[in-house]
Amino acid sequence: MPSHSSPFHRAAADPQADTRKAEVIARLQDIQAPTLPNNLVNLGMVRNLQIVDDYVYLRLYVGTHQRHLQQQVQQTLTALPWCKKAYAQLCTIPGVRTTLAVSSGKGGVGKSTTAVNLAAALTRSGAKVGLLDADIYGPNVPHMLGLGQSSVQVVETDSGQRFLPLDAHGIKLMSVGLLAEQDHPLAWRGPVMHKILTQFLQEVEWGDLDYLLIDLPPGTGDAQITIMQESPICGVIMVTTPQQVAVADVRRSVAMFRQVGVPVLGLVENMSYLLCGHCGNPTPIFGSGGGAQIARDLQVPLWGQVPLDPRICALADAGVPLPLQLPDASVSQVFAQIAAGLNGTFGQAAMPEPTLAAPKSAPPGTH
Ligand SMILES: Nc1ncnc2c1ncn2[C@@H]1O[C@H](COP(=O)(O)OP(=O)(O)OP(=O)(O)O)[C@@H](O)[C@H]1O
Repeated sequence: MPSHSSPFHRAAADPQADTRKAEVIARLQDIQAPTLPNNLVNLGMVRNLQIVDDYVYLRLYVGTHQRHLQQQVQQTLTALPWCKKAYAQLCTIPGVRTTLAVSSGKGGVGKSTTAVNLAAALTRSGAKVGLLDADIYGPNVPHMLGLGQSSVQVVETDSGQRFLPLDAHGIKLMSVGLLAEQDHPLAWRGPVMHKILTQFLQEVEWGDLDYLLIDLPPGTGDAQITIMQESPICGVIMVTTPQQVAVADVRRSVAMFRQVGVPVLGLVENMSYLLCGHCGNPTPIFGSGGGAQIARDLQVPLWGQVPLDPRICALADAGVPLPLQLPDASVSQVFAQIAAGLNGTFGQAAMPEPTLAAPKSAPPGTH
């Protein structure tokens, strides 16, 4: 893990600096995030904290409706007896209230499927949703939403040129795949990849969104760290399969997120079981217990168990998310429950009453 990934930059051993840093963190822990049941530090909103002489510098990653926190943070820290001035650099995606990442320890477990189905379930619940497909290794979300052949438009705005997201079934979409030629591998080198991902995070004209879901590449590489560091992600949703061998990969990913200071909000176990067409009993094709074990070990709530359903593949090929086409299917019910839990936690304004009960382990905002 590169040293720059730490949320709280570590200088050489200096007892006074360490004491001051602890004081700053303690003050910030007293500031509660509006709409979320936790403080700014635990929610990963404070990063790159540095204390130079009697000055405090930090980055504040917030939703667009939380901009007032900048002043609150600066005032709180400037009140420390030794602090001459505190500078909180505001990092936000214009128009976006809540940014969440969807991640997995390894490829092929259904991360993009989860991102697309959750985006659809949130849209059905009345939320305005954007989906950023940042999976540079396999950007297949446009195809899953029926936009495989589309091209990205650039518009002139007051703040310069911006990418215009596409619209699919009411979900706003931007994907690294839309920049690539068909059948052409995305073999971007480090600096180019960093620039493209940063552009995608900062230069898309999303408009007003309740949620921006970011479909991360699988694993724990440079791309993931770039996205986590450059965006106001307030939590990660981890996707896994029930296989015990997936546990180690998930553990590594969760450790990375915690190291960059972003909380893992919950776990979705995908391909949990197949409902027998004859007797209706669940059959655990890919083993069982993996999700529950990771949830226990890492103290992350298990939000849902998504069954294997061949209609997921068929509808992904047809470009329609299952919750929009078949809202009563059990897969759709799982995503509707997760969406209801997220709406309850993130307190979206003007949200209609959820039609389904909240999941047993509702997203707590943080662990
Ligand atoms: N619950 C499910 N039932 C049936 N098929 C599924 C289910 N979840 C995912 N799939 C299928 O499994 C394949 C892999 O899913 P997906 O592309 O979402 O995985 P991924 O983790 O995003 O992969 P990668 O990291 O390689 O992009 C797809 O063909 C998808 O349609």
